[in-house]
Amino acid sequence: MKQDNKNKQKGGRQKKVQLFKPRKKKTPEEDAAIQYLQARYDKIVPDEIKTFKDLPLSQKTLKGLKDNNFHTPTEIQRQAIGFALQGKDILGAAKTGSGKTLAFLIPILEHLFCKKWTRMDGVGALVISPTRELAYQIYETLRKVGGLHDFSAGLIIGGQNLKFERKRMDQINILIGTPGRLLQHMDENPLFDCSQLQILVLDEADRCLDMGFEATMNAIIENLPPERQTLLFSATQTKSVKDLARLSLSYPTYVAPHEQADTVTPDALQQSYIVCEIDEKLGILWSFIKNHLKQKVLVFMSTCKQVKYTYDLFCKLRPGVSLLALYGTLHQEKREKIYNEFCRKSNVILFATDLASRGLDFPRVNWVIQYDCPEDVETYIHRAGRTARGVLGKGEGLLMLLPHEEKIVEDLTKSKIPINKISVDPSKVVAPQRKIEALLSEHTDLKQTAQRAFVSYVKSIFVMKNKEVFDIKLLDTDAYARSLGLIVPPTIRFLQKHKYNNSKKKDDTEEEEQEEDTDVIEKLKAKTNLEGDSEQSEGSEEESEDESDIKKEQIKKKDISKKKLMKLDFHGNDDTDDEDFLTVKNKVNPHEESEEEEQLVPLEETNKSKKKKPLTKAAVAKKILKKKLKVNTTIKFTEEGEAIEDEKRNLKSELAKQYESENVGGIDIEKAKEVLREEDKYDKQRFREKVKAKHKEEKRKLKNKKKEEEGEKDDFGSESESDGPDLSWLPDPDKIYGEKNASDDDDNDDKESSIGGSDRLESADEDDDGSDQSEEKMYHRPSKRSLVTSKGIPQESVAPRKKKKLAEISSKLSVQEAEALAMQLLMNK
Ligand SMILES: Nc1ncnc2c1ncn2[C@@H]1O[C@H](COP(=O)(O)OP(=O)(O)OP(=O)(O)O)[C@@H](O)[C@H]1O
Repeated sequence: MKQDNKNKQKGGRQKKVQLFKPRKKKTPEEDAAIQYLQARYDKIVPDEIKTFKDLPLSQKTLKGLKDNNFHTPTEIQRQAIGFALQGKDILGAAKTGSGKTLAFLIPILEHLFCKKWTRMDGVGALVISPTRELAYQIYETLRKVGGLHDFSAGLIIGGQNLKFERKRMDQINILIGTPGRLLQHMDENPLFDCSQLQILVLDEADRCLDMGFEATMNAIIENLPPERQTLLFSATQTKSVKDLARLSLSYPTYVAPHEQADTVTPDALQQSYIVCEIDEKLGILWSFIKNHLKQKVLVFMSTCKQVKYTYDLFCKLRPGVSLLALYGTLHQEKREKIYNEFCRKSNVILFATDLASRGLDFPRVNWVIQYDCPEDVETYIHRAGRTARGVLGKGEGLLMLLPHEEKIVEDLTKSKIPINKISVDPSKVVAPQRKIEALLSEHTDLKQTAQRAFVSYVKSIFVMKNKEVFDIKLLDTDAYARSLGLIVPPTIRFLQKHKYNNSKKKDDTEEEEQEEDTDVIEKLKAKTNLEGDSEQSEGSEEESEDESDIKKEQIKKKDISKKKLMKLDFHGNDDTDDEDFLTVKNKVNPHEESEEEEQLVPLEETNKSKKKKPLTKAAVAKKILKKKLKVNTTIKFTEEGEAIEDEKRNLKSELAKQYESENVGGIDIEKAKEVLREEDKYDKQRFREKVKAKHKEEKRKLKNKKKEEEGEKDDFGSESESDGPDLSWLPDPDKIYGEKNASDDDDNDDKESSIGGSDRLESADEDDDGSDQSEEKMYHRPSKRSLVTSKGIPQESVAPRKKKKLAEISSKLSVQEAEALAMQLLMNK
């Protein structure tokens, strides 16, 4: 429509544009129906509603519901839909799997229907979800239930074709998306117009409004018209006045049908927990899977890297059931494929991060295993809620806790979560420890994945806010590493630094130490966000949220840090972030080499330094040049700490030396090429010398061997059996080049020729003229033809057929070729 407007504006006939505005196509019957429905809105009594038909809903919506087997509204639907139809803002809280999606989709459809919304009216409703998968799921439900309406719906999530989305933006009536992508369209897409927006919905509202999305959400809200209806839904609803004020909600209707219930989790969800040592966890999980091969299981872990490792490892261990892994660093297409596969299959294990913990409605999940302790009660509720969903859903939840993490159970029970302690039957636990270690030694990439998983888990514990439950000091990292199959635990640099700082400040008061803790957490968090940014290669937003998941919600502390982090979260590609990144690095103690630690500088400090002087990449480069630091150089040291000179780096040519001394910075490509060509000559020569020396050494070894066989004493006697492979079966070089009487070794040589099976070896027997050859002579050998003809070998001793062949071969072979052939035979053997 906008495009049309533009064209017509060009012609200077703006008034006509107004005339051409498409007419509402509703018939008089429809008008009457709308009026009838609207008249009933104020008379809705939730308790009297038994089926959807009891609600004043359009025929299209009712048919859509019926076609999808939705007949009876759930409690939240019964209570919320009425208020929503009346146009009230809603703060909806209901248990997981209780049907909140329809509680906001039905009012959207009805509202637009009654407003006679058409495609040309633009975006009438906007639904925001914190993850792509959830947005996709809402979109699918809308398509099913609202399929009979004439509205168009659009899904805007990261990882999809931005151009494609961009072009269709002006035709969308109901828009469902993730915060980052929505903002991207708002900022960049001229076709995106929300000025007519009627309804804004935040699904998983508390997550959308938490600090991880704060900046993005504020920016989105700023772009929306203030006169609109706002609906917020979540199983763990926000009651923060600040959050509500941000959305301009002063008196929303609070709808919480389960508030008085005995439990906050679904009744059909059976929940239990076990306490085990950290090195037992993997074995228990493995055994659990082996004992539940005919079930659908969802396993939650703290970090992407843990998920990746466990998945890779278990795939190699072959448990006998389908395995899947879902985490944010995966490519969007893969994410979609895995999501759909898990929905479809019934005997399958899915390892996932908290990316899958909210809102996702996987059908018929039997078990939810929380392999790592959830960071808080809310996370527990959402994770556990992936099972026992809907009206008839049933399921079980198992929480795995380390002894010191058991404290979280108190919080859970206080929050009305019925959970029982159970124990594991040790006879049923089979830990494939040896196999894991063997696999890791066989597959270097798997070992590296294990190392990453180890570090990421330790980090995730370290950044947790609730120090009573997540105490890094109580974590047996060595045992954890061993359980992952790592015999040597990887270095945890950030912890080492933390310990070092603590020991330096041992006189400080406990309070100060606590502050130190907080600082490091902030630094780590900053790093986490920076990592998250780098993961946004698909040009999207919330995946950094999905992925730095555990960390972002926890630390809601200093305002400065907060604002900073927001920026890093969502505008990874803008200049400001780049600057932040570099500034952080710049503040590092010059003695610290680790990039990881470089980013762990307090953000407050970063701010100060940033104010002083913005640091650009060019400035860093200048600084390096000024210090005359040689970049990209490696210095190796002996055990005594002396530098080992790398002869490859020694410049030989005069030109190179001159270039080096003149070089003041920058690269003169042409000159550098010339220098390289010069240096190349020396390199080639060095290579030739090396090859020569190698051959010499091999020949010496052969000779020594021969001497040993003959019982002669070798004065130098340095060759032991372990020095090389058994070469005894090879032809004696002395014989080949003439040393002794051929007859001495006749038997032996016959045997050699039969193993080697070559005429050349036979001819070597015949070469033997009994003359004593010095080692030096060995390196300058006459051709085989001349050996046969001129060294006094009686011609009669050579059979005529062989003689001919011998003449042929010896004329063709050089000494090196003969050796090469011998080596090849050795290798074949
Ligand atoms: N009225 C209904 N009748 C039957 N099934 C329903 C009804 N409403 C929703 N469901 C089903 O219940 C399941 C859970 O619904 P939904 O995903 O909307 O829950 P939710 O409350 O949003 O959960 P979460 O808090 O985890 O996001 C879905 O499979 C949905 O199809």
